[in-house]
Amino acid sequence: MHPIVHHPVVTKLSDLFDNADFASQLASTLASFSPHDEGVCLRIDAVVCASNSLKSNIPNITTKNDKSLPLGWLTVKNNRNLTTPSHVTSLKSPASGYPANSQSTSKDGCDNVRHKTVSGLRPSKSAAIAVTTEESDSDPDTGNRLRPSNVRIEPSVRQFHSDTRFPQRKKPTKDTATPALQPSSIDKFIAGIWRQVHSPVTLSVSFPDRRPEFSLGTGVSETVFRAVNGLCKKYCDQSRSSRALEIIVQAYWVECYEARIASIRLERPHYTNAEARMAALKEACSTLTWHEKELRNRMAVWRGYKEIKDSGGWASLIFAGSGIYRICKYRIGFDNGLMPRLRHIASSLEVAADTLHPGWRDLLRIVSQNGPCRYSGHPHEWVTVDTGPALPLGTTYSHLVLPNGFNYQFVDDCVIDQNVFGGDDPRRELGIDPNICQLCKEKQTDDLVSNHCSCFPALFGGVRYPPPVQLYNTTNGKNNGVIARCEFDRGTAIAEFVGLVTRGIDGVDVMMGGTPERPYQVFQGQMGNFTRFINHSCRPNSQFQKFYWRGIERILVVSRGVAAGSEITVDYSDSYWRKLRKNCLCGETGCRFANQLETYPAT
Ligand SMILES: C[S@@+](CC[C@H](N)C(=O)[O-])C[C@H]1O[C@@H](n2cnc3c(N)ncnc32)[C@H](O)[C@@H]1O
Repeated sequence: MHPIVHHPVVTKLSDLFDNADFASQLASTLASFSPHDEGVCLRIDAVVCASNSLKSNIPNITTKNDKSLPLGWLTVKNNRNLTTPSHVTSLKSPASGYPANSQSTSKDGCDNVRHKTVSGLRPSKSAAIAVTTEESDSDPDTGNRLRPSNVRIEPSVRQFHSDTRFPQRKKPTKDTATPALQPSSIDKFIAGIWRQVHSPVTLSVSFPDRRPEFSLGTGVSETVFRAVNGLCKKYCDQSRSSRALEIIVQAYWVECYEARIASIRLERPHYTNAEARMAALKEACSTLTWHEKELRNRMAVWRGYKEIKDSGGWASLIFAGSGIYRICKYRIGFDNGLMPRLRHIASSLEVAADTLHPGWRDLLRIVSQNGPCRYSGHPHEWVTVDTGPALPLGTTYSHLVLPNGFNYQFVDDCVIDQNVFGGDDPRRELGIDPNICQLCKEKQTDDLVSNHCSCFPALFGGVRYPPPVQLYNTTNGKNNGVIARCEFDRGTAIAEFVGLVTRGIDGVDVMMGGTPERPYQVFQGQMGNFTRFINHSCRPNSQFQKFYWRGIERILVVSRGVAAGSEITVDYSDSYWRKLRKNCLCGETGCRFANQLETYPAT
């Protein structure tokens, strides 16, 4: 087949005019020529005609000026290389432009055409298939020009090209046939990585002086693994602290930004508010080295941080965790009660933060907002109140006439009354194997690694956290109660009933334990834990339950399904209420002791 048939220009032309038959028609026309015939050339002309003649598809087009405009030509040299004229202006001169044998085409008007100054096809405004450029293109293999310099055919297939024109944004069309595919989360994630890599962020690290010797190849000893775990914890803590600092600064930035706008308006009174905002934004961008759009995007999230801080206090911001970014980015719940709820828990949150994380306010030094710790001591030495700051526990019993005031010592484990039991623990059950759980029959040990009993891991044989509960003022005549700050799933332990393990106490609240042969009491009059403040309900969400841990009887408060934010309640039992001269205030429809005083009037 003649090489012209495969010339890129031929391919482009057939693509350009969507004429797949062009190459085959050309091939059959060229069949009579020898492939190595140097005299063969393909001349490409253009004819101007009326558009209606095209629409009507009339084969013999009548034009106003039926002259063809020569565009260029292709020929074969040395049986190998395809060539085009070096420049379209060569078409002006028959001697320098067309090959000798093309002169023979003069009878169809070519002679005249050659004398015209034509620089190529004019770009069609409607189809925009060809555009004028400053540069000329060449065959990448041969270096020969493929077409006149100031005409560039829009690439149809794999072509590298650059454009010096400012890219116009595509106007959205309503009748787009196929909807555009949105980038996937993975695409966005990867694009995010690329953006980060190309951002002006400054990363720096400082390593600890002594690092564990990593030896994956030779095996990891317990010591090395412990060291790696320590390293992991250390840097988790550090990155959480850094993240908290970042959020603090960003929330504070919003306050400074607003204050700066006010200052700019004072400095430049002729500025409108919008101009002052713009000026402050530019000042920020110049230091942050961010584009204005980037800062605006971030600012939207930072405003969310500030709003959360304004409602829930700095503690709500610092202990919010990484989910806060998403909450603020999409303003989840901002118009749906988030802020009132944060306002509601603000002081309770501060109690927990101050008592469980006494150093948390140090982080606020970064923006000079650190104040003194408001709530010190044990977390349950404070009674939280819906309407204001928490109260010291003792003050909530001022209505009782107590000679020495209200004194309660918080302890984590039962204290054995040695005056009664000497060195014995009356809770020890002698007839059972202390190493086997009576419930699950698995091995029980205080060593987390070798313990297999997972009946109540929050209390025994697992990692222990401070229970997410607080004392609160019930405001309905029960005085204090215990509120769950997080959900407790049904069957999970909330706490052990802890107090003085003794015997022979009468007339006050005690928990009975042991057996009829070996009884004991747990008395919470002077010491114990928060279970001392759990109120009764005739429809309780928790219950007392006995459990043996390592052969010792424990009395647990186990959840029947406690929702976050609800009061933890147990059933004190009929025998308890028979001795209490008070009406039950649980408010349940089936309350058994609501009219107790009328039934058993005080004697
Ligand atoms: C172990 S204390 C519970 C904590 C107590 N509310 C407080 O402020 O110290 C038990 C006492 O709380 C009160 N109480 C508990 N549940 C109650 C209820 N459902 N109705 C009325 N009083 C209740 C009773 O006075 C009861 O004797």
